[in-house]
Amino acid sequence: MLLVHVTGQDQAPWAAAFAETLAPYPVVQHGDGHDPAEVEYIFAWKPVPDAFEGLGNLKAVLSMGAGVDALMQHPRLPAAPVVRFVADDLSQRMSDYVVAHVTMHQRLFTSFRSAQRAHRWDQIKPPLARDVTVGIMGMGELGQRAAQSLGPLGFALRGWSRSRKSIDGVTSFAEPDGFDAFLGGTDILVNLLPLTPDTAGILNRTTFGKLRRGVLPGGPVVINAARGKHQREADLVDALRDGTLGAASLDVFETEPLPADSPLWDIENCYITPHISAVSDIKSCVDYFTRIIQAHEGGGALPHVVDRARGY
Ligand SMILES: O=CC(=O)O
Repeated sequence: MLLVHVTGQDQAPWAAAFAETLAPYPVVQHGDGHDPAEVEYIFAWKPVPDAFEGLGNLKAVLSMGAGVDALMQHPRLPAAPVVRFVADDLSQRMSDYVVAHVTMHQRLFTSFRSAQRAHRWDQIKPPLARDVTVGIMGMGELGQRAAQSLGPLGFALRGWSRSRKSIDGVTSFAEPDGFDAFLGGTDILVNLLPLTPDTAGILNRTTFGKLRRGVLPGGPVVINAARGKHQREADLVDALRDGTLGAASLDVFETEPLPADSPLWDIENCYITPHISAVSDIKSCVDYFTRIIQAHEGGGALPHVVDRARGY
């Protein structure tokens, strides 16, 4: 039996989609009165505190999101393997977001927009893409896909990750020693890291102060499409106001929805989207986990299992 447990959005369409693709395998929903001992798989997004109650025969926890931090932080997460969502359309969506924001900043969108508002004909010259270095933090599925999309556009690329990666066209830095060197040559910093105790708060004033200055006339840029807890928003506000950062594109926030009284809303060089850079598509996600459940029931191994020690 598959138990569907989705919070923050309507759970029923997910259960209906799984019921169709998995039939005759039974699919139930959180809160519908099923016997928890019959549950073999739970498909979860932001689980409530009692989400795993009584699930003594669990074979796997299936994460609706690519980011598994909400599961990993759950105080009663069972010992069963946790499987991440990995899909081509999800990676493409994220790379679309990154490309849009990187090119917008490289072409000095903020300057031209403010000149337009003031009816000013300012012929400032945007730097060539090849003279702008994009530094990607987190070189997993999403980081590598973003690099693959940005490379053909001419950007210089560097990546920073837990272990050094060998990726064509990307200068690789590894933690912890490589961090300052990585930042020192980065004009546009893109965060696609998993959220773990090691990466929480990594987008802070000290980090911003180490980015390269001089290539983008307004100052270096930060793009965060990973998790809000990666960023210190008070530091972002200060850095955007005092010119430490030229601009920021933020899809995620310490508190979501971003509170109406957050100063970030009104900062001209801050570009806000409501956690939509790479939303899991219902069909793609249901097809992916249906294949995984069916293969596993047939004796196959689970793919993309989270390493509990690493936290992703
Ligand atoms: O934030 C969305 C995800 O983790 O997929």
